[in-house]
Amino acid sequence: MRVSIDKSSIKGEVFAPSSKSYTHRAITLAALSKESIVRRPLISADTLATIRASELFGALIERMEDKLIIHGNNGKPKVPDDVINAANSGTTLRFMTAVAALTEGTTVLTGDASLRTRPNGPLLEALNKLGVKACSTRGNERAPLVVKGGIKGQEVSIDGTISSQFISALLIICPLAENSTTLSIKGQLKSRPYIDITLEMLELAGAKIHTDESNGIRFIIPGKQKYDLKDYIVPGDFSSASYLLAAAAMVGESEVTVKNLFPSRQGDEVIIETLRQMGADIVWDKEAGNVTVRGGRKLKAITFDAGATPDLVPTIAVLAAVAEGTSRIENAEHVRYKETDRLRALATELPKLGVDLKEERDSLTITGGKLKGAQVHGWDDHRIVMALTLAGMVAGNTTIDTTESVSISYPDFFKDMRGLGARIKDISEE
Ligand SMILES: O=C(O)C1=C[C@@H](OP(=O)(O)O)[C@@H](O)[C@H](O)C1
Ligand SMILES: C=C(OP(=O)(O)O)C(=O)O
Repeated sequence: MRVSIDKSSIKGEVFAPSSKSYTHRAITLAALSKESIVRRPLISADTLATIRASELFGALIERMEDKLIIHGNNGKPKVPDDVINAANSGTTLRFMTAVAALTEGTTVLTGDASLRTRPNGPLLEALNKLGVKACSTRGNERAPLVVKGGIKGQEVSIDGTISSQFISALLIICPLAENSTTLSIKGQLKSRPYIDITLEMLELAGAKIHTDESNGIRFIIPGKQKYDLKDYIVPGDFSSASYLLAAAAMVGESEVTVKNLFPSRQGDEVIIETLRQMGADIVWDKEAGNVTVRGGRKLKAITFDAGATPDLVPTIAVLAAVAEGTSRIENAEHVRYKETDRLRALATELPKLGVDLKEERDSLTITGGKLKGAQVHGWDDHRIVMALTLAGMVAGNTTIDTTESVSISYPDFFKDMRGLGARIKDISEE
């Protein structure tokens, strides 16, 4: 799909879509419990991949209006009778590779062309130390992966510099192993808030995990536990909301309230403080869960450390592109291991819109200025497409391709933006 975008201001109220990260965890843990309800799940291409995988591991999932009723496998996933296809979802691939370690047989996992380029080495290595046989069919740590179950708890360490999903994946399965596990993190841990989300969800499901941060980070995980997620309501997604909030801040005459944004452990909440630091007029009513942004103020450059919040990088990059002065997005090397190498994607597309940008291994330096309309490529990456849409709303006269990729995390993105008055047209047929 291709869209054209004209200069647009946006006005009105919109309900933030449900959190992708919480939805993945809720489904995965419910599938490992007996009977649970997951209310307000995000239904998107990525979470559908987690639903399908959980079904292959023996859960029965009833999809009703705004809730899932999940009859789980009670911690004993069955050997899947088909290949697990995680499609475009890194979270699904990493979580399900770990779940496969709990089965008494062999599982094959794969994904689309993008997912098959993404690294899994630290997870495979840790699983092998835990008594599982896990490898890439190509011997290069990329999917397709083959996992032969048989996890035994023990001491294991894992690299934290590439993806927190490896650690979340092990935290999800180790409580169900026969013996206790001690999991230590090596290197500077990235994307920490996602581990906190995992720990929060595990605690809700009744798991006991002790975190020891006295000398590095260590998780002490007793084995032989059981999960019971019971009845869980998924909160709103701050990463998805970041596009709405940033759009309102970037274009004058805008006034938008995004609802369903209550405080949670999502690191991407920091988008609110970042917009404030950049000079935006933004108010968060935490009790009501409403964030209101009024456009029209000149934004100022910032330095943004992306270590904990990689998914905000495309949003911050387009904000920097219109801000006064030179911004730096630092500590961002892990952003290269997503659906695309997002630093490369931004460094390729933003200059087409007239942006002055310098790319280094782990940073982007962006000097804000006037944007000009252009034909840009969305890289089949939902976050690149959504971020470029905001730039298009400022520049006008812009087209973006591969826009169907918004279905990964925010299927109603264009509908919501149009509902707020954005001038976006589907030109796939033209
Ligand atoms: O666990 C999660 O839900 C996620 C963790 C992050 O990945 P990394 O830990 O690989 O940075 C994030 O980028 C991704 O969108 C969702
Ligand atoms: C990187 C992302 O997700 P995943 O790792 O699950 O593919 C994302 O949503 O930006």
